[in-house]
Amino acid sequence: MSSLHTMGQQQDRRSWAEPYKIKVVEPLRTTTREEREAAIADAGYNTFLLPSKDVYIDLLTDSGTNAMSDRQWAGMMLGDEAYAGSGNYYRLEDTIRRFYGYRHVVPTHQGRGAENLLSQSLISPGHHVPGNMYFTTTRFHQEKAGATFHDIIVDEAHDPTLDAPFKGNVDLAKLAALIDEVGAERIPYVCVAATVNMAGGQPISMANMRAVRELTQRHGIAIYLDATRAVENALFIREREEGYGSTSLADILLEFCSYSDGCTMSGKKDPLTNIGGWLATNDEALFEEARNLVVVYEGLHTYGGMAGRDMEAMAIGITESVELAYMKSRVGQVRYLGELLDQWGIPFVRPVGGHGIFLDARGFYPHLDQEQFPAQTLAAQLYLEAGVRAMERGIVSAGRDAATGENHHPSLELVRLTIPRRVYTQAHMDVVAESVKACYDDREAARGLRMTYEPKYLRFFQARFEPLG
Ligand SMILES: Cc1ncc(COP(=O)(O)O)c(C=O)c1O
Ligand SMILES: N[C@@H](Cc1ccc(O)cc1)C(=O)O
Repeated sequence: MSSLHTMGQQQDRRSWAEPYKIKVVEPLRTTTREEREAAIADAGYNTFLLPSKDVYIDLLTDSGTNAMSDRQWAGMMLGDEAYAGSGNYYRLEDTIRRFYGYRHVVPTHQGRGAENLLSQSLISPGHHVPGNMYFTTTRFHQEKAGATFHDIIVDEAHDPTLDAPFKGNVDLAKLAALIDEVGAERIPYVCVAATVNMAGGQPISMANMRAVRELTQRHGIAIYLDATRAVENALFIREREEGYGSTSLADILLEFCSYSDGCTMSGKKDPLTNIGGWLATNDEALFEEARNLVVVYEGLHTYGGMAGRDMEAMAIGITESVELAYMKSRVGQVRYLGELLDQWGIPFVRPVGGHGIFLDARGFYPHLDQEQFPAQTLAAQLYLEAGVRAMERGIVSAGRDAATGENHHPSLELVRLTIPRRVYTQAHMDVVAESVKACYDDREAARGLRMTYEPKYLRFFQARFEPLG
């Protein structure tokens, strides 16, 4: 076999290799089992409450944990820290218009700032907001503004074992039924997330987005996109949807966004920065309201809580995020971890999504009741095992029903291993996989947890637990 041929094969096998090399490194600290036992007990068995100095490999979130490029760091030196009219704001606004296609931009400190502005501006008590599965902060703001949230995602999304290409899709029949039931005038907008975080980073197809647009347009209902990971979604469309196999991610993103009226954005994900966000809209009236409201909650409408240098880094990060080689390596790394876990039959959400592996805690601990917090237990166990930090995405995250005060009982009881962008290597993924396997081998010993402190809002962030048994 010629060496060229061999090289070609290797390129195919390694088609997602990182299109960058490492210039700066940050040391990692390992801890002893005794130190971890003390740390997780101090943290009330909640990984959100662990000091990061006690964490070895941090897969809590892909939010704000990105490594920036040398260009972004250079951009940081171009920060125009004027209170009003920063040049970096105008650059960011241009970049968002170019890549996402919306007319107006209101900057915010992060995604939930944009969710607050959107919800307060468009929702009145008695309204209904449909969404393709809930997201914690998004639903919180919708309910706080007086709306009832309705999950209109396809049923497949609730089954972790089912392998389907677009498990983030909206179920059009569910949406149509809701419109019939409550009336279009009581639905201020449909909230569409791409990808769907709580479903395991599952994508929505272009055809489905187009169909949602057609249906809602007939009833005069707007669509607001949660565009937090829409570029990751674009890669799935390119890979899985007919007709997009050679379309650039930038073109897919633009077409996808064109079927919506605007978006909320956590700039801490796709845009490859550590902080920031925005609300974008094509609606003049909403723009005027949000641009006014932003000065109450975030800051002036030309910085919205971000420093000028952060806006510059975000503008550069957006242009990097749509590069195909980068996005293939980003999702490729997540898939690599999935392949390792698969060899050992470890249960996780199928197919692998965009930003992490979601372990199925019910599959680990069939002997635990959901009220014994299987996913919270597994996240604590993984930390104890190896200092790897993950996040509960089950009954604790789902919280309580806003009307009845009863616990929601989500079908998905998951632990998310979220991969920060451009941060960890393949060897780190090997260590993570081996640590998960050790927890799986020891699964019968798990006894579950009891909640000892429950905060009123978004309880998963600060709740405390103690071991049962
Ligand atoms: C899908 C999704 N929407 C909204 C948000 C809220 O963004 P932020 O954390 O920047 O407030 C996040 C992350 O929190 C998210 O993953
Ligand atoms: N959006 C971030 C941070 C976050 C985490 C959990 C939440 O429920 C809310 C926000 C994430 O998905 O990781």
